[in-house]
Amino acid sequence: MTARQPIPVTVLGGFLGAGKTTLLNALLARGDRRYGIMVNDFGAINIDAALIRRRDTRMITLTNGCMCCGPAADQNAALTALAEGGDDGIPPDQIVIETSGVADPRRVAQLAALEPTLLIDGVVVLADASAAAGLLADRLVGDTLIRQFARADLILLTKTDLVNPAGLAQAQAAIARAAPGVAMIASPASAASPDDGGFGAALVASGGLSPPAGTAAARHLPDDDIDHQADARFSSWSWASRGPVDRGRLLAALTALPPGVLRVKGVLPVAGADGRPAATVVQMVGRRWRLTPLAAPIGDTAPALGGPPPALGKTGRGIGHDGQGALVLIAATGALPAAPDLQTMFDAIRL
Ligand SMILES: Nc1nc2c(ncn2[C@@H]2O[C@H](COP(=O)(O)OP(=O)(O)OP(=O)(O)O)[C@@H](O)[C@H]2O)c(=O)[nH]1
Repeated sequence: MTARQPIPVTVLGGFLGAGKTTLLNALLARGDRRYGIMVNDFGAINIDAALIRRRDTRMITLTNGCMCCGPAADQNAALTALAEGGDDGIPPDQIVIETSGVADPRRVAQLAALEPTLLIDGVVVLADASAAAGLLADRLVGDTLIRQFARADLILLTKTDLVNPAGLAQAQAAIARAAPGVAMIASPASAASPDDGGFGAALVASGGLSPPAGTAAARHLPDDDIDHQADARFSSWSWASRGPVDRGRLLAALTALPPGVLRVKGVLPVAGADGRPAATVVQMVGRRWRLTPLAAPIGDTAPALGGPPPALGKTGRGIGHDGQGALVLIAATGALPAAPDLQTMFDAIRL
């Protein structure tokens, strides 16, 4: 019997809302490899599990807290299970770990590297070109971004469609100062499309997910550079809709949130003018929000609606099914409004 080859593992990091799930969906849409996916959301409900448009792809979710602050054993047991393959016992060609936006992706890679069945391919950190310079300079969150960038093998600039050339240059300069010597590539603005994953597809096609050879092994930074505090530095609040919500009231609530709320995401049954609820993805990164219909898993034609709704759990299963909806807010600790106030605010958007 020949020993199995170790499975390559790519760690996909980047601050809250940088575009990790969008890129992952673009990767899955190519359908050329058998991926094993691990996702870690910071909030108590794993919204990403509902947003990753997978089919025939094995996915494991780790919820409630940041992977890099949690026990190595939990993470590695889940990764080992992924590497062993699903019910058919066929191992994936590649594992991609989407870390939470507040995690230190290098730490996640270092833990995974302890497993002999895994081979760390690289730590790819996404940077939102429209927000990176401001976030790097932010008193509360700057350190988190600096650590993510400085410990990356490759930095991919996303959302280049949202900036002009001067804005792009400013973002690149700020990131280069934070992460001297780390390779950085920007997606072509013309290919950036959050809807069809065009941006991600362009990056993937240009080989952008493969860090320059040798960099992964070279970047073993000292342990005291590890962020063990991400869980303490950020706070989240989650809300279950338990029924449809009104679109106008939802938008009013989102825009009334204080600027300290860095990220809102979820899937809610949103009723528009005709009063009929439709499963809707709610995205807010900084002040920029989007509401889009919940897409079917890649390769499926039927919408991800209908059928008996599975229980809404921490894993994100069931979100988007009839009447089941959830929203997660994330802010630097201290910047999140009080939970009772948020509860009142969002309870008022129910139909
Ligand atoms: N304009 C534009 N929007 C993008 C691009 N990439 C992602 N987005 C949007 O940015 C928002 C956040 O994208 P996600 O892929 O969910 O970001 P994420 O990094 O997975 O978010 P977290 O897991 O919460 O940290 C969504 O509304 C996306 O549609 C891009 O290249 N251009």
